[in-house]
Amino acid sequence: MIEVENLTRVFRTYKKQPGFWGGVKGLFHREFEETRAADNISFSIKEGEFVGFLGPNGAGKTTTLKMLSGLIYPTSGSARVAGFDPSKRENAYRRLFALVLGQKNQLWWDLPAQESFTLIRAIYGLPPGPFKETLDELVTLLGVGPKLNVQVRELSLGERMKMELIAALLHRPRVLFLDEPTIGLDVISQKAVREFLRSYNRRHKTTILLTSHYMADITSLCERVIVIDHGKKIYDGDLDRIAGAGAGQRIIKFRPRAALSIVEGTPAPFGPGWKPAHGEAKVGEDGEILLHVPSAHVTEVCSQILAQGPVDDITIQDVPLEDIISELFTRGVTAVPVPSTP
Ligand SMILES: Nc1ncnc2c1ncn2[C@@H]1O[C@H](COP(=O)(O)OP(=O)(O)OP(=O)(O)O)[C@@H](O)[C@H]1O
Repeated sequence: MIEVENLTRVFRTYKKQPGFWGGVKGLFHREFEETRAADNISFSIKEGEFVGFLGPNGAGKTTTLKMLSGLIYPTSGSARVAGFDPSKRENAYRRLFALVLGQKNQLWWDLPAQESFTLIRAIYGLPPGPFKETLDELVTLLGVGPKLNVQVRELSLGERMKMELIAALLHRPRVLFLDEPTIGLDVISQKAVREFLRSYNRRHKTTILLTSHYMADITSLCERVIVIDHGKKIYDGDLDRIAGAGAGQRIIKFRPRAALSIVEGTPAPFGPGWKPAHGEAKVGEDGEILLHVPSAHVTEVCSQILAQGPVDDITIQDVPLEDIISELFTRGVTAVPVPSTP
């Protein structure tokens, strides 16, 4: 459904010197800076797949989604979505996909969502019967019936995002590009949007490419992830393999009783210089101690802690996916045993 080959986008921006004279100088001698927002990215996505698109801020995710939507042209390389070249912006292609930008409002701010939907029906020339059927289905799935006639400006962020999703799906796109659709939402709205996306993808076999900084979105929706950093693809494959990279480690968290901690100046047994028998120790917020310990030594380290001093609480956890992925970004793919696949 989506074929991307060596897709590259270079932005050339004017570097203004500071101050008034900097501005005047710029009139005669302009300096430009180049950013390779997408750098030779290649991947292919099958019909009906739900793929997570991950990367730190500025990695090039939105730029890639914009190229796939035909909003910006690639500098080089090519993309085909359902056989269309997005950069040609053909009407048939516009009917086939939808782009939802969580940070941008696409609905008419001063109108109730219901009226925006009617306008969208006219823009796409949707027949009244199927339009009503689709709208009813989406409104029921997202539970926003009572809010359809409220001005968009008066909706909560979560309600607005649900309306944005409805607006994007009214013409039944076969491909959906979602750029942080849950940004800023509370946990309940995030969950509602996630559940909706999961059931919509299953029901309609829509191909979805999703970017999100919330790992819960990715873990609950995507089996496959594409990870990019500085415009380059660094991983493309099963999410489980990335999660599995943390399987050799566990996190032990404990809180020394009262003021005993390894914070500078506090007394033993967990004072400065205290070391676990295996792994590394860090002081977390509010004096909690966090240990990254190889899985094979968890019991030994727990026994050491309990033998050495009174603790109020002790828990053993898996390494969060966020930590494994940020390790991928900061130390490179080779530091984490997750080989990049072509
Ligand atoms: N129109 C533009 N002109 C110049 N530079 C741009 C433009 N759009 C994006 N960039 C630059 O391209 C790089 C990638 O930006 P992009 O928005 O694609 O990142 P992102 O992965 O979506 O980040 P985030 O997670 O913060 O949304 C950034 O360095 C950004 O400053």
